[in-house]
Amino acid sequence: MENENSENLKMAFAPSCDSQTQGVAYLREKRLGLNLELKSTASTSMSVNNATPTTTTTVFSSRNTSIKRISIGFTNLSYNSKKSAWNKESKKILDNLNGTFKSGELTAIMGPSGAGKSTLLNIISGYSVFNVTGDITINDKPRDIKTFLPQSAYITQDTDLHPLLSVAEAMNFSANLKIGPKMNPAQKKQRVRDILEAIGLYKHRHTRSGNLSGGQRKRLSIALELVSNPPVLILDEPTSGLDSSTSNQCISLLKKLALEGRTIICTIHQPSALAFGMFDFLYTIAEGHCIYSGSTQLVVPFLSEMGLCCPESYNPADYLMEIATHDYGYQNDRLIARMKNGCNTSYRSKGADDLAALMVVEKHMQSGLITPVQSPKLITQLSAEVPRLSQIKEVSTSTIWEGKASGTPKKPNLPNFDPGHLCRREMYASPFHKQLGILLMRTFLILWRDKSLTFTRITIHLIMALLIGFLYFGIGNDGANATNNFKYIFYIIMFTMYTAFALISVKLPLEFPIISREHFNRWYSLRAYYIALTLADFPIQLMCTFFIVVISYCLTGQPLEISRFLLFFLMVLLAGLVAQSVGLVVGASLNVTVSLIDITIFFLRFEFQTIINLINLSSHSTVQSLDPFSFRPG
Ligand SMILES: Nc1ncnc2c1ncn2[C@@H]1O[C@H](COP(=O)(O)OP(=O)(O)OP(=O)(O)O)[C@@H](O)[C@H]1O
Repeated sequence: MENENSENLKMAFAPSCDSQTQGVAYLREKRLGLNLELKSTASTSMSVNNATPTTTTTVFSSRNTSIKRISIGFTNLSYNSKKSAWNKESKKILDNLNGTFKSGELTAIMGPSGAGKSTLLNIISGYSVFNVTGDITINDKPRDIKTFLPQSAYITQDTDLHPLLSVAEAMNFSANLKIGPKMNPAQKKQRVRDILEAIGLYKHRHTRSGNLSGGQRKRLSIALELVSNPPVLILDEPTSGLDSSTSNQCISLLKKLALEGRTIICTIHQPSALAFGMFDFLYTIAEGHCIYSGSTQLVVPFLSEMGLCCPESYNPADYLMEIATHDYGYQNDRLIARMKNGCNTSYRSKGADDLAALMVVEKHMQSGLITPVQSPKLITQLSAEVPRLSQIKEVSTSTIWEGKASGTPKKPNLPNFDPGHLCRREMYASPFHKQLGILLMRTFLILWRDKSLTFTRITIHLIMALLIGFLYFGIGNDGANATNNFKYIFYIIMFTMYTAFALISVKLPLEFPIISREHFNRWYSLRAYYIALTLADFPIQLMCTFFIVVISYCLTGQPLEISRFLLFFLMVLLAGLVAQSVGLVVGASLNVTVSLIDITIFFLRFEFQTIINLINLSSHSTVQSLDPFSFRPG
C-alpha cells in the first residue's frame, strides 16, 4: 500500500515545477481535484496522471474551468493621505511596505485598528490609485491595472445587496453580467447551482437577500463575485459581525477557494485560534509598517526569537496584536527591523508547513470543529485508490524536490504564467446592449417589488393635480387670469421637476455602495447603469406626468385642443426628465443628507409660494396680492 502511495505521489509530481511551494500547491490542487471526482460524475474523467499543474478544476465548477495563477507583489509601497483640499499637510499611512501574496494561499492581513489594512487592500485591488508610491507586480511583472481588474474581485466590508432580489435571482443577474456570452444559459445555471451548493446557500436560493442572516449575506456577496471564477479574491473583513462558528465556516470556505489555486487576501480582526491556523500566510501591519510576514505556524517561533514568548494557552493572533498595541512595551521597531518591513521571507511557509496546515484543516473537519459549508466533505470522502493526506505526509515535499524520491525530476520547470496574456480580456464580460438589457430587467423587477414607492409617487401627483386644479379652477378661458395661467403652468412644471429630482438624488446615494462595488468589479459600465435606470423609470414618470397634466388641464378649463395639450404634456415630461438627470448628477456627487438640503434650498421658492397660495385658496386675486414673487407684466 505504501509503495502504491509513493507511486501515486511520484506520478502526481511528475509534471515539472520550479519550486517547492509550487509543488505543494500542485499537491493541494491535485487533492482537491481528486475530491471532485467523488463529488461529480461529470469529473470522473480527470485522472491523477493527466492533470496539468497550470490549471485546476475547481470545486464550484468541475466542468473544465481553469484558474489562473496570480501572485501579487509590492515593493516600497507607501500611501500618503491629504488631510483636506485646503490643508496640504499629508499623513503617511503606509510606509515602504514590501511583500508577496501568492496564488494557492489564504493570506490574512492583520493589525490594530487604523494600522492601514483596508488602505493596503484598496491599493492592491486597484481601488485606490492616487497618492500611492512604490511598485506593484503581478507574477513579477509590473501591474497593468486594466488587465488586472477583470481578474480580481474586491469584496468590501459592507455587504450591500439588493434586498428585494432572491439569492438565485441575484446570482443569475451576476452570472449573466459577469460571464457574458462565453457560457450558454444551461452552463451558467449549473455554475450558479455549483456555487450555491458549495457555499451552503442552495436551500436558501428563494430567500430574498434582505431576509438573509449576516453570515449568509457575507457568503452571498462572495458567491456573487465567484461566478466569474476570479483568480484573485480580496476581502475586507469577511468575518466582521459573524459569530465564531460562522466565521470559521467563512474562513474554511476561503481556504477551499485558495486550495484551488486562487490568491485569497483578506483583512481580519481577532481570529479564533482555529481560524488563525487555517491561514497560510500572515501579513501584520502596525502604524503603516510590516511587523510580521510569514506563515501562521511560524509566528510563535518568530516572537520567541525576538524574546517575546507566547504563553501556551494564548492565541498567537491575540498575542501578536497585544505586542502591536504596545501592551509589552514598544516592540514594533525591533519587529519591523527584523522583518525588513516585509522583505524578510525566511518565515514564509515551507512545503512541510503547508501540508501540516492542510492536516490541521482535515483534522478539524473530521472532528466537526469546522462545519464544511458543502455537504460532501472536502477531505474525508476519498476513494481507496486516492492517497489520503495522512499517507501523503509520509513523503515530504523536500524529499521529492531534492530528487530523493525515485523517478522525480530534480530541477522541475513550471511554465511561468505571463500576466501579459493572462488578462487580455474586455473590461466587461457582456457587451453593452446585454448589460443594458440585464440591468433593465433587474431594475424593473426591483421597481415591481417595491410598489410602495411607485404607488406613493403616483398618489402624490394625483393629489397635487387636484389641488392645483381646484386652486386655478376654470381660469383657462378667462383673459383676466393670464398671470394665473402662467403660474399654473409654472407650478405643474416645478412640481414634476421637484419630484423627479428629489427621488433620484435621494435614491442614488443609497444605492451607491452597490453600484460602486458592481462597477468596480466589472459587472457593467456606468453608462449602461444610467440608461437602464432612466429607461426603467420612464413608464412611471410618463404615468405621473399624464395624471398631473390631464387632471389639472381639465379642472383649470384649458382649451381642449389636442395640439396644445400635447405640447404642454411634452414640455412637462421633458422638464421631468431633465430634472431626473440633474438629480443623478447631484445624487452621484453628494450624500443623502446634503442632497436633501440641496433639494430643499433649490425648490424653497416654489414651496414657499405654494404654501401662500394654499392659504389663499379661496381667492385668485388675493393670491396675486400676497404673492411676493408674482409676475406683473408692464
Ligand atoms: N483618505 C484618508 N484621509 C485621511 N486619513 C485616512 C484616509 N484613509 C485612511 N486614513 C487613515 O489611515 C489610517 C488607516 O486606515 P485604514 O482604514 O486602512 O485602517 P484599518 O487598519 O483598516 O483599520 P480598521 O481595522 O479599524 O478598519 C487611519 O488612521 C485612517 O484614519
